[in-house]
Amino acid sequence: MLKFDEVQKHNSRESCWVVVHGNAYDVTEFLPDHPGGAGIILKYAGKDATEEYDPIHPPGTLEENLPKEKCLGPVDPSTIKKEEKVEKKQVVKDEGGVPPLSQCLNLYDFEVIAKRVLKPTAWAYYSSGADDEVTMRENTSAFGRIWFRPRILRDVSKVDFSTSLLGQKSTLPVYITATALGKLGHPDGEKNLTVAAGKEGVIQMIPTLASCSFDEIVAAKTHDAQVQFMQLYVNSNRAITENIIAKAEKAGIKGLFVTVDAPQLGRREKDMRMKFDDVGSDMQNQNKDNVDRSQGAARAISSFIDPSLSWDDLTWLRSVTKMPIVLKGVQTWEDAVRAAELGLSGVVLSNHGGRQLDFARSGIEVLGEVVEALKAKGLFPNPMFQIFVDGGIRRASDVLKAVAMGATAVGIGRPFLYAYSAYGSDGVVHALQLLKAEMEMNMRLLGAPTLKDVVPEMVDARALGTHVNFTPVSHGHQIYEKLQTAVGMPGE
Ligand SMILES: Cc1cc2c(cc1C)[n+](S(=O)(=O)[O-])c1c(=O)[nH]c(=O)nc-1n2C[C@H](O)[C@H](O)[C@H](O)COP(=O)(O)O
Repeated sequence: MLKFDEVQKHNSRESCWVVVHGNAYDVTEFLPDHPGGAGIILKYAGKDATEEYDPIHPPGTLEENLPKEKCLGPVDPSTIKKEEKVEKKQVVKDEGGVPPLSQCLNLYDFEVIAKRVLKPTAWAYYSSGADDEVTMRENTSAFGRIWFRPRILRDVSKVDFSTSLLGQKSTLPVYITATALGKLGHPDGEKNLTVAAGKEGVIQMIPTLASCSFDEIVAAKTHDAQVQFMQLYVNSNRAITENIIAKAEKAGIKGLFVTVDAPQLGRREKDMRMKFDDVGSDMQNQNKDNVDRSQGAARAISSFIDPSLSWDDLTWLRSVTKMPIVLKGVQTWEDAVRAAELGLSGVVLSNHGGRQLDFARSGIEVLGEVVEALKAKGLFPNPMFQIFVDGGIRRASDVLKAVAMGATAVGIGRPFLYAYSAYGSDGVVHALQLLKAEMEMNMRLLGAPTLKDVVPEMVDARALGTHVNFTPVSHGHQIYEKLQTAVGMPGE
């Protein structure tokens, strides 16, 4: 009879024995063929694997899959040492209750942790929405009113969710949107986003109101070809804005996103309750703004924004840059059509994460009417005019709903702030990898191997209340009517 300490010596890929139901088995040659991969077996190499083996394998699995001689015979039960079961407790690290990154399974997990670790001023600034935060809540709940219509029996062995934004490649139809004051959450501020975006092949939009300097953020790129966009608040002092644009263009920025929903920053009361004496934005440092900090961060950093900005200024804007110009914060089809007719490169349908006009509709709700209006004018689809959506996107299913309804890509803000506030750039890398894993699963289950296959018929958006017809059910109704006439069925 074998002794257990003999089994324990065979605990590697080169020689792997396990004990199941009192018998030792040499599974070394079987490792590469194990459907669940070699890793899970190697975890029990040289050990008694009975407890883990039983719930997953029907009786007889070993005999069916291993040649007879691989069963090495019984092990003396008195020598078998049971693995002391370490209860997988919620392991909470000492520093301020941050669990291991691997325990974050979705983007919401980062919010729960960030709430615990962020300074009150930072949490107030990042998490706040305007007034009663109705729009901020609607941004998320609107996605909950859109349903999928998955198709079956399609070859989804390979799934590809790569795409291009303004002609720039991206591994995901997701970009990291501009959010100000990155250093409130972490000393490396926006550089966390730069590093993660570079590692994961997505595009970061650099905010005008970054805590880090523009040069620092560009220098943090992980490789020269890494693509970055720039978000612009137009300054009442136009010369300052022209310098910012010229510097961005020279640094190789590939898209200028002009924020048009914030002639004044919204009243974010959680933020306003905080006296803001924390790190400001690089803009303040440059301009030595001595601003009133008694009403929270937003008030303290936004006095320079020009409320007189209008459509007339687009001629000036186009005269000072060759970068593609996208309007960020468009909220009606009328303004989207006007931007398209002016030959701009796109719009972001956005309400600033619910931080501006409360009771503005969510970007996803506006998307339906914008696509229909552009179609009616022969302006959609149009690769030279791309539609982006942001606000409340937390799942790949949200991303796919927006893509199905006509968006090229979506912007995500808070989840990435929360991710790096707790884990630095690794947190953002993990968040992007979670999104990629969700994308792969959702596209497989949708029956859509590429983003081109993610079409309007795959969503039922009736409950969004958009006045446009994404509802394949109505297509179904038309088909039903045709069927009725075709087979002479009586009308309803
Ligand atoms: C969360 C957040 C958003 C900010 C943001 C700061 C924070 C903390 N700031 S703000 O200081 O003016 O409010 C900016 C900004 O600098 N410029 C801008 O265009 N959008 C700004 N936004 C809006 C952002 O670009 C997205 O529209 C919004 O975050 C998308 O919603 P989710 O956060 O739900 O993804």
